[in-house]
Amino acid sequence: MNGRTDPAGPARLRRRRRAVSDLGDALRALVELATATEAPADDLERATESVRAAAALLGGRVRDRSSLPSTDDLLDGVRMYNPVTGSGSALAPPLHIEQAGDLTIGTCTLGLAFEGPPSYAHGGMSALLLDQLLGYAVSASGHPGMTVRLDTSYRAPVPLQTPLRLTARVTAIDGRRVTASGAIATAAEPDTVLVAATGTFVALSADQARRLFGAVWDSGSRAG
Ligand SMILES: CCCCCCCCCCCCCC(=O)SCCNC(=O)CCNC(=O)[C@H](O)C(C)(C)COP(=O)(O)OP(=O)(O)OC[C@H]1O[C@@H](n2cnc3c(N)ncnc32)[C@H](O)[C@@H]1OP(=O)(O)O
Repeated sequence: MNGRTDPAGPARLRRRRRAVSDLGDALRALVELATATEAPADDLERATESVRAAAALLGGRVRDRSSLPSTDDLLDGVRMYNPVTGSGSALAPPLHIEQAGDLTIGTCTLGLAFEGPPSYAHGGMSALLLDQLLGYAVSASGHPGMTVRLDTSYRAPVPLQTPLRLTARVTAIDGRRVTASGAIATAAEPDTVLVAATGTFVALSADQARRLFGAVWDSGSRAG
């Protein structure tokens, strides 16, 4: 039973989504502290035991890759564990996205957990953020598709612990192929491009969609 068919469902779903977000907040704080900590080994060992106890609690009931999280709703665009934007994901900064006309704007601050060169973001993280933001821009244009190509140009390192402003917009639509471009800057200097990217996205044919996502789709747009 899910939030649409169970009369008590909507309240239950809201509570579960809140709990997923709260757990995500706690996990992100944990990951950041686990990266930043200089605590003595005794404290690290005690923390390890506590984290293992929490993992045991969560492992009681789990899903596999063929089913969607019960909190998600593909039709409403709710993806709570998206590794870039998902409030429930320990991996997500998270990136907050809004649409202003044809411009897609993302904001986030990357902590020490995303460090590549000392004090700066890992380049793969910049590509991840831009892939997501470009993909959002493409979806918002009404032509959603999957990334088939992402060209990334690293012009200056992206500082950690610094509010960032990302932008993207669709630049061309050619049949099933959509091109979008975007950039990462700091919020303080939004006109200075640190990383620029251009992505090509392809809308799936019906056959491709069935082949790639049929099993998940058949399990329902929201798992029960
Ligand atoms: C408001 C909105 C809210 C929603 C928010 C949602 C945000 C979501 C954000 C998510 C963000 C994260 C997103 C992610 O993480 S998506 C995950 C990463 N991407 C993938 O895993 C995709 C892997 N690729 C494939 O599975 C296949 O390539 C697919 C199935 C996509 C196409 O199959 P196939 O490859 O067999 O192609 P086709 O025969 O159908 O041809 C189709 C057209 O495509 C052209 N083509 C193909 N490859 C390339 C290429 N490399 N460069 C340039 N063009 C290419 C091709 O020439 C043809 O053009 P044309 O001849 O018709 O002109």
